[in-house]
Amino acid sequence: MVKVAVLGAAGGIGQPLSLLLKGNTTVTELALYDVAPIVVGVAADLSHINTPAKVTGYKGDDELEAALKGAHVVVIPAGIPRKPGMTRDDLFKINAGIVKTLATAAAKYCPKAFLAIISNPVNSTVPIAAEVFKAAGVHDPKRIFGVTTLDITRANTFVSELKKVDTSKTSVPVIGGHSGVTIIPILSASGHSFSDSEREALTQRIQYGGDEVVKAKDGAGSATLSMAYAGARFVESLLDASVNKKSGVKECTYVQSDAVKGLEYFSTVVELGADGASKIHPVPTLDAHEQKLLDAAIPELKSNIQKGIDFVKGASS
Ligand SMILES: NC(=O)C1=CN([C@@H]2O[C@H](COP(=O)(O)OP(=O)(O)OC[C@H]3O[C@@H](n4cnc5c(N)ncnc54)[C@H](O)[C@@H]3O)[C@@H](O)[C@H]2O)C=CC1
Ligand SMILES: O=C([O-])CC(=O)C(=O)O
Repeated sequence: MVKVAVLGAAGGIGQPLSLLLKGNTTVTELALYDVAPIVVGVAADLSHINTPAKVTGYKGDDELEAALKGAHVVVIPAGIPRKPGMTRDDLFKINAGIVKTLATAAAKYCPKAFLAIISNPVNSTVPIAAEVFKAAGVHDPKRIFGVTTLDITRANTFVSELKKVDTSKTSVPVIGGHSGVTIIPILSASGHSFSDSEREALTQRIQYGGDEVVKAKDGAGSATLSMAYAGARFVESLLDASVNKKSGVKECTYVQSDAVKGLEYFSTVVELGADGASKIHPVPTLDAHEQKLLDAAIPELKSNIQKGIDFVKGASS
């Protein structure tokens, strides 16, 4: 049985993500959970699609245990999205508590599941989940992931557009975290060369791709469809590595890492295996521009990480 639970499944990301996961033939059970009762209808709707996954809907706290029991992967897009003028960190006040609650339940009901955290601010929500798992005595750092795949999706799209090449042949690693200056595109590893102004513009667009969508949606939310695509790809990679035993499956993802001294969490290329993160690659060779980006990201990431840890340890709220 390969059960995937989506927590926040009735939302802007949750619905299209669940649709894409229903199309993943490795999944045998898709458990959709939300505090919004419409999740039951979303599950009924998706259950009519003739793919193998059996879809079940769970609403409210009382049904969270059933949603999580036996899950192999738990994807978490629960939480509020940004409006124009907000940073991802502005979401902390509400989303930190949501992620803490959901992680507490996951630690209790499916401690061995892979956790794929989408809820922002990812730089802080991943440390929150990890601290919850530590407190419950079930922490395995190889199994907790911050989903940064959308940054890579965007980088590949923007570089392919600029260089007029096939998107499927473009691969740009994006390391660091998932907000503004902490998003570090490694354009030097893309196989293309860029003028200074191209590099500046691309870096800015990749770092603030989320803001581009927030602005365009004008108060009605942030990226949902591209995030659903990116989230489905990340889950597919997790399942390919852990269930289908494919080798060489790699994703950039935000995990507990030794890649950068003084930062407990960081995203680099991570190889995925049967038990989760099997190998965390070091920070790749950086050019001078990328080194500056990394230098600028470190203090911000450090403070975002500490904020998440303190939230669980009771030093702040
Ligand atoms: N990691 C990434 O790259 C990205 C992350 N995001 C983040 O994903 C999150 C969700 O975004 P949207 O789907 O657009 O928001 P949304 O508001 O459309 O959906 C959120 C869903 O979460 C549910 N929810 C709230 N509290 C819950 C709880 N305790 N348990 C279960 N469900 C709960 C809501 O009922 C709602 O259905 C936001 O925090 C957003 O910033 C968005 C885009 C990209
Ligand atoms: O920008 C936001 O708030 C949502 C997000 O994380 C993204 O689109 O990368």
